[in-house]
Amino acid sequence: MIKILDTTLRDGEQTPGVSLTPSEKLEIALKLDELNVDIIEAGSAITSKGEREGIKLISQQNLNAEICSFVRALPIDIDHALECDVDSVHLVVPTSELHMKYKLKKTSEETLQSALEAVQYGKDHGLIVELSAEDATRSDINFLIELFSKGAEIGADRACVCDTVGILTPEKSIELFKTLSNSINIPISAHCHNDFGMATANTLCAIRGGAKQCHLTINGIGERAGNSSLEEVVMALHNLYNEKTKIITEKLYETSRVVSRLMKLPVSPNKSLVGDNAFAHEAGIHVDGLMKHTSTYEPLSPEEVGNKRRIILGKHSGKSALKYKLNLMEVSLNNEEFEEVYSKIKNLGDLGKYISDIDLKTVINEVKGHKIDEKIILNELTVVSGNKITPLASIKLDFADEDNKHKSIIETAYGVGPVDASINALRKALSGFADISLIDYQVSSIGKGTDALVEVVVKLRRGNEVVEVKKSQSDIIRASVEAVMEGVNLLI
Ligand SMILES: CC(=O)SCCNC(=O)CCNC(=O)[C@H](O)C(C)(C)COP(=O)(O)OP(=O)(O)OC[C@H]1O[C@@H](n2cnc3c(N)ncnc32)[C@H](O)[C@@H]1OP(=O)(O)O
Ligand SMILES: CC(=O)C(=O)O
Repeated sequence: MIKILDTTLRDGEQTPGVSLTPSEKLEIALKLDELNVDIIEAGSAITSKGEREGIKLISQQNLNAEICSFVRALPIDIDHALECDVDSVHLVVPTSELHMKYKLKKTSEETLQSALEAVQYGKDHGLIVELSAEDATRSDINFLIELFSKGAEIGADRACVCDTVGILTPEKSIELFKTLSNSINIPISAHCHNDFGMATANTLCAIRGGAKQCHLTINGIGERAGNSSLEEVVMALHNLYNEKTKIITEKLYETSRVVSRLMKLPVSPNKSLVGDNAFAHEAGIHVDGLMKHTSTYEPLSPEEVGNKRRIILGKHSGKSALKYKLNLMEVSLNNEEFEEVYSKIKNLGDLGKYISDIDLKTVINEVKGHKIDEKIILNELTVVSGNKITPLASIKLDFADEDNKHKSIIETAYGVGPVDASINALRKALSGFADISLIDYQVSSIGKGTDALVEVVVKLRRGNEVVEVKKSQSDIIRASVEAVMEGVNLLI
């Protein structure tokens, strides 16, 4: 069983520009515990008062996971970690000539001495100590063996090899971890960075070489190009290397999204396993294969990581994809209608358009000669904005109630700008209708000049259904509100 130390809350939070409040740290820690990671590196207690509050809050929860703080080889750092009631410390010691000479301004003997004193201090205070060599992959191997062996003699519980600037290669990783595993008698952990995009491969090779634990982050976030991604390493271990971890893989997608939301770091659509395109298919040949046997174009099922399969219509779609979508929508078309819808989809695709469910519904309605039913109508929209007023919008919507009687609803709202105020007023007015959330809003200008058209793209979700609507207008406020209204009318 390979042990997982999750460092999303320490190395992950070192992503430039990211800072979590104590309650946000706790929210992520709770998710990591549900995911069943073995160890949560909750932060670096020395960093700040807020950081200590966060780590302490996590320690107080009595989680299943061991709670750990990063510390330098300094008693003051260990004292701060103790203040937070952690179970363990990730005690980091720079071991390369470069780091010792220029950063610490110490000889290797002095560095070794202070490292061992810090290990002793941690053990004397009842902590589990993971003795970690920073910049280990540019360090003298004999020095690493001496540090880890002497550390183990005085009670260090685990050793960790950090590829601090991501210069390891898979071949070297196997060799390095083999040599170290044969020379020291405590479990070794791998902490890899992604500067050359090889963090996952290097971590897997470290495990092949004998590492028993690895440091990972959700979505691969972390310093610079990030750390080894938890979802990648864990799923490769389970599915490609026949190794086990305790991770409940079905919770990976939701954990990824909680981290993304709280750290304000979007997950790239093509991120392996947890990206929204990781199980999305547009090409006709692929979709046809999938419909016959999902393994033809999926190396594992999306449910294994809590993700889902998405069939996207576009220029590359074949008829199997269209049939699949029509089945989902419970729409039946005769042959002639089907061919016409298919041809219109291809034409839209050629225009560079992403074909959302709403576009497909519109095309179907066109072909069938149906008029789209607007259930809620935007009757009035008034917006006030300027340099001496908080932007304010009022909105009036008309609709028919259950007994088909005409009703209106009027709402007002403030916002940071006129668009925000309008959308806030619309949200308030719609809140009684259905649980619809605006999950994405993007705006771009088509052309130059103040009179240029703007294109607004909104994505709305109701339950499992997501619609994307584009609206082009020279008035950004109307484009925004009308796009949301169109999406809402399709979803209800
Ligand atoms: C590779 C990694 O991810 S390492 C982890 C990085 N994490 C962090 O840096 C956590 C956030 N850091 C901080 O809040 C601050 O840097 C603090 C509170 C830790 C220290 O702040 P300051 O005392 O102002 O020091 P500053 O950040 O300027 O410099 C770091 C000091 O730590 C020393 N140091 C660095 N690593 C170690 C170590 N492992 N053991 C002992 N000392 C160390 C440096 O030599 C330097 O000491 P100096 O000031 O005597 O030259
Ligand atoms: C300790 C650590 O985070 C590193 O060396 O990358």
